[in-house]
Amino acid sequence: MGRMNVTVMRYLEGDHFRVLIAVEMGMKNHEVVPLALVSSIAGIHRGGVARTLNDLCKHQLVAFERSKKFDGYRLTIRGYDYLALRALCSREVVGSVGNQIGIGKESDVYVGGDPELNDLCLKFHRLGRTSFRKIKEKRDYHKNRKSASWLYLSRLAAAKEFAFLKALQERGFPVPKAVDVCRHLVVMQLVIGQTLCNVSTVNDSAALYDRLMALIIKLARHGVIHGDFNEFNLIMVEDERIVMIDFPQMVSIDHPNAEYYFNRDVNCVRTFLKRKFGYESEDWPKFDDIERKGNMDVLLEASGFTKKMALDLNKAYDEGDFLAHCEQEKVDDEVSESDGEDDDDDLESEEERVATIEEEPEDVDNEEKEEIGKASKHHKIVLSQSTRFNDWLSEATTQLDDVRLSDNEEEERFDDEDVIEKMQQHHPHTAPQEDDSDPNQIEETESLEDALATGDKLPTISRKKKIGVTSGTRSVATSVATFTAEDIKRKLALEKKRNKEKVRLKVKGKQSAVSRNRKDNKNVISEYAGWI
Ligand SMILES: Nc1ncnc2c1ncn2[C@@H]1O[C@H](COP(=O)(O)OP(=O)(O)OP(=O)(O)O)[C@@H](O)[C@H]1O
Repeated sequence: MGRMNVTVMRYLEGDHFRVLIAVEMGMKNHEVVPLALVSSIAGIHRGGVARTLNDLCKHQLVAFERSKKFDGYRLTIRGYDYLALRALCSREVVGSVGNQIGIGKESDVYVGGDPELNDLCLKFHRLGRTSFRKIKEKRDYHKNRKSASWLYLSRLAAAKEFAFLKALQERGFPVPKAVDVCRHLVVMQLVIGQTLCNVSTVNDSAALYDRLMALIIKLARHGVIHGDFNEFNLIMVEDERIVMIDFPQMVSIDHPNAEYYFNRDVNCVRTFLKRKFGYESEDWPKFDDIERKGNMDVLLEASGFTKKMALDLNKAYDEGDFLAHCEQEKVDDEVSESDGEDDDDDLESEEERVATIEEEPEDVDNEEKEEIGKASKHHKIVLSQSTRFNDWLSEATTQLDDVRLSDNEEEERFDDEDVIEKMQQHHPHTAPQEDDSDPNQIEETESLEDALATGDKLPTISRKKKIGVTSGTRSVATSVATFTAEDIKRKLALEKKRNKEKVRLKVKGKQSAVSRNRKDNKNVISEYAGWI
């Protein structure tokens, strides 16, 4: 067991802690916190935050991570320890940190000292530290600003321990004196003694047995059951007196499994004394004989440690399910979502919404295109039924036959590909004025335009081929050039309008996403008041 390295702390400035707190706050609903969010929570510009985060990364107080959705920073255990220590230092509760004296499944215990150098015990809760990676695999984003599991559970464990320590101490139970709590760190009196598991001999095992059983009964009379009353959580001090140091699973005597927990505690003591000191007694307390005289369980709940908190914590302890509260929250979220509440806070669905909004212009375009396509097809059908086009065609063919006679060689070099290319270019300047007088030609122009708009080139090509082959190239050039300036203007205006709509819709989507994010961040900041 080593020593906690707190030397870096003296070199950290206000901004470092400000940014560290911003990351912590961001982690209430993000597994990794993006730079932009850290910057907005800390109220420091991005450049400054980036520099500070670099320093913090160097000292392993935060870690940079790339996840599926975000690149960002997460608070490390060390960073969280520093935050708690800094807060307690500024409250003048803690003045120094010494050696590690205990390491449990769910905590690290250090010797500490107050500013006057009196000994203290610093217990850092680490509930869920082994499993918080799993949370990341499962979910990058914590829905509806629910906490990161290990931060939340460790804080709960510390809050519970502190509340219980105080309550037990007030009722005269032999527990270390509770000094203060901050985040996941409980500061209490340092007990000088040995855990019962390390005690090899006792002067009076019967007295020890009685003392232990009396403790179990006294707890039950006050309305609580320890739930983990064993040699690892009991310290023997002077005169073979016992001090209870750990009660993570303490439950109310009204708990459905209260009798089971009570009997388990009693049996633990009996087995231990028999095994270690060879002491056995015919007499042991029975659950039904307990007469309730106090209501510590109710008072504890009233002290702020709610049933929900207790439930989350018990699930983590009993079932080893460090994600149980997240699952519950997920169910809650789904229920509230189905009720139509709080939709705006959900970033995942928000992202989907943003994506949908950004896709909208495309959708609109496709619909428009479909409509235009349908209209042009209809137009073509009408045209094909009309005799005007056929009349014009035969007339034009005759005219072209006449014109070909006077055409020069160069004009004849136009082939079908040139025609198609020209048609697709919609060159406005090639529109000759000579066609204005022919209403039939206008009809053809529209049909060509429609065909081009729908991408329906083949009929046009075959038509042109016919014209080109039989009547020469001039007429082809003429018909392509029949796009009037008005038509082109109209088309350009339409395109411009559509582009404008596209841009407007995109901006709208992004803007709404930004404002929602801002709202979210604002809520995180306002919620943070009194969180430490
Ligand atoms: N107030 C205290 N004074 C002195 N030593 C303490 C104190 N609290 C805890 N310790 C030491 O730290 C060790 C671990 O403490 P504790 O049992 O509270 O941690 P834990 O994580 O709950 O352990 P586990 O869950 O494995 O029982 C204890 O065995 C004890 O040696």
